[in-house]
Amino acid sequence: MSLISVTEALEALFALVRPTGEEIVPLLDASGRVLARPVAARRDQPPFPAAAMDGYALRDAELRPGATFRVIGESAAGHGYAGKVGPGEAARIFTGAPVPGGADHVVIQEDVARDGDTITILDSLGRGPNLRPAGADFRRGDELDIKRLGPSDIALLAAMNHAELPVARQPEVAILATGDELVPPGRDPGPDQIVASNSYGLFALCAALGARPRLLPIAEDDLDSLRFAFGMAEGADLLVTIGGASVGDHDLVAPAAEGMGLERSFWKVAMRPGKPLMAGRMGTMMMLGLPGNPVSAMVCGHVFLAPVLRAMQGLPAGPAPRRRARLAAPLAANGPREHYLRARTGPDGVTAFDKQDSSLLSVLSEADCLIVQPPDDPARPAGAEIEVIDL
Ligand SMILES: Nc1nc2c(c(=O)[nH]1)N[C@H]1C(S)=C(S)[C@@H](COP(=O)(O)OP(=O)(O)OC[C@H]3O[C@@H](n4cnc5c(N)ncnc54)[C@H](O)[C@@H]3O)O[C@H]1N2
Ligand code: MOO
Repeated sequence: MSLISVTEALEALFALVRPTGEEIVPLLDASGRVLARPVAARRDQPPFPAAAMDGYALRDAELRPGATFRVIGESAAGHGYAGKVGPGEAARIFTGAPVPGGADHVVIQEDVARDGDTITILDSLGRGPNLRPAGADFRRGDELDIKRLGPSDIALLAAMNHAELPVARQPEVAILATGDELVPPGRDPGPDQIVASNSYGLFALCAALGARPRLLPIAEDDLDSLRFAFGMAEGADLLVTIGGASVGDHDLVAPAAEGMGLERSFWKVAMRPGKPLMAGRMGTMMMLGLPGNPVSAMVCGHVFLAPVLRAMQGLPAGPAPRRRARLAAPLAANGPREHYLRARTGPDGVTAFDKQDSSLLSVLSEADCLIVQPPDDPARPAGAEIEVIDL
């Protein structure tokens, strides 16, 4: 079977994605979620011209050092002054308060001498006008577009007067580690056993991407155990299997899944690590079969799973964001598979780690980015521009 490119694999994956649809959640539960559709402001902000400083509201045309004004009232935040400011008049005003009609300038109180109801403008007079026009932040009807909501967006949507928001339902991801050799962390592994790791890393990745991951019990390398585990995944939007994806006698994920109705879209991608990636649909679920090597699974998580989860939540279908960077050390020529090298950023650019074996999680943990080296790329000297995916 010929290997498809990473780009082809991503396109095939996006074709398998079904968006999760929307649900309404309270504003305080919306951080980290993806807005399901554009949301419009329900009001202008500020709804009135507002003082930006504590001081006196008056007419800009009358303002000069030495000028005097009679203080006729007070405008505080939440309690505006109903009257108008006429010639020679000023209103005491505080930050956030409505600027009374007639006034178009707020003099800060440090630039004023007050004596009873009279103020005199001092020579220190600054520029002003120290007020915020109505609608300076946003107008009723202005829209916040579909995006993953962060704390700043929550503040904005609160100001727009939304107590609830339409967000994409969180994709439910069933994560299945497979292999007789695996035990969960915290147990005593037998002499031939190791501790399952990438399933936990992928759980964390899914959670960070706004999904709802669920870890299934580790499946053994036999068809019955795998079928039982697939049954437990029922109801999930996405089943992610780990391991058993290669060509060995005990790599049974594909036969087990096909026995349960997997319509396979592809198997094997021209990338390193991550070659034995497979994907398809099993009934209502999408299925992504990741290679077992810990780093291969995590790299596939960043390169494939993350874009899939974004697309499921209604974000644009596209590859993991890349940025251009400079090599701080030379990079050896690549073979025929796109290479994702663990690398670290320093003052002179990025350096790939010497050790790139796909079992080395310690190197992945030390890395802050993956250098993406195209297939058959020649050797590159230090200083050359390359592309990286930030981790
Ligand atoms: N003859 C060939 N052998 C292999 C090929 C090949 O093309 N021809 N491909 C290699 C590549 S590339 C990879 S990647 C691996 C992937 O194999 P599997 O997906 O079948 O993974 P396993 O054999 O089940 O496991 C590989 C390795 O990873 C460990 N593992 C598995 N799951 C976990 C887990 N959840 N946590 C931690 N470690 C895990 C497992 O113990 C093995 O050491 O195949 C190559 N072989
Ligand atoms: O593709 Mo494997 O993932 O090279 O280690």
